[in-house]
Amino acid sequence: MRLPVDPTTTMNSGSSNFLLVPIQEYPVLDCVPNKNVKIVVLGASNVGKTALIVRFLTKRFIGDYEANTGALYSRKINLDGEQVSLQVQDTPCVSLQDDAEGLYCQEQINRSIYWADGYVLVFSITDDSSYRTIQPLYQHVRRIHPAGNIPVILVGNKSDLLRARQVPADEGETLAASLGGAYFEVSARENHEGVHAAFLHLCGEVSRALGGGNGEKRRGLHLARPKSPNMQELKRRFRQVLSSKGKSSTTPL
Ligand SMILES: Nc1nc2c(ncn2[C@@H]2O[C@H](COP(=O)(O)OP(=O)(O)OP(=O)(O)O)[C@@H](O)[C@H]2O)c(=O)[nH]1
Repeated sequence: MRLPVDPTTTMNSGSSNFLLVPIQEYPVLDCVPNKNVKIVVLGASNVGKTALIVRFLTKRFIGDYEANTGALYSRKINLDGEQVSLQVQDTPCVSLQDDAEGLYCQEQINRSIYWADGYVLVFSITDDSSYRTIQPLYQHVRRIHPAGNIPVILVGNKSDLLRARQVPADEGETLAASLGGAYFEVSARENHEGVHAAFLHLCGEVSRALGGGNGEKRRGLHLARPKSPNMQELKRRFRQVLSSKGKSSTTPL
């Protein structure tokens, strides 16, 4: 979905500007580098990824969304009394392979996963198959970030459609706990507060994991580099991820 955006507050203003090139380490915003929180929203088709982002950033729900190819939104938010630059990456959907063992995940999504510091994994409580996508999706994130803490939340969207529920709330909670994150059951359609609380929780987790701004920005939470960034290692890993995720636009994993 394309959100009407203010070009002065966004890096990219259209879905055509998805991460076609490696994203710069720091955005064009006049932010403090150590206060840059980057999160990506991932999930199956039609679960409400775009609706959630729109709700969070604008407080609005717009019923009709184009199938998105991914857009990056930047905002300043207040986190624990401090101004933080937030970037939110919307993504195209992922889907399970026929054998349900692997995941169809476009290369551009892999880039987003590599780029991000925090992860919103979304399913719809009315769609069991979207729920079954979450575990392989998390494992996929893990393959790209094989070690260390991964700030993540699990969001069960469309809680307004209780009669169509296919995924019990306790299953969502159990899964979230197994991933090491919090579970939020929300309705992008009906409620801003729940969505806001979920995103803010993740932003807080990311901010804390990055060191709260009192030290060097730790790009890649899994990388042990206490003093200075090892750019060679980062580049090597980035190239590794790109080459191992195939050369076509849709890559079975
Ligand atoms: N009832 C209800 N419908 C919702 C909710 N959130 C999103 N929708 C609807 O679900 C549909 C899909 O929403 P999107 O935000 O486009 O979902 P998406 O995950 O970005 O979809 P893809 O572009 O396929 O990846 C739209 O028709 C939305 O209006 C919700 O909380 N409740």
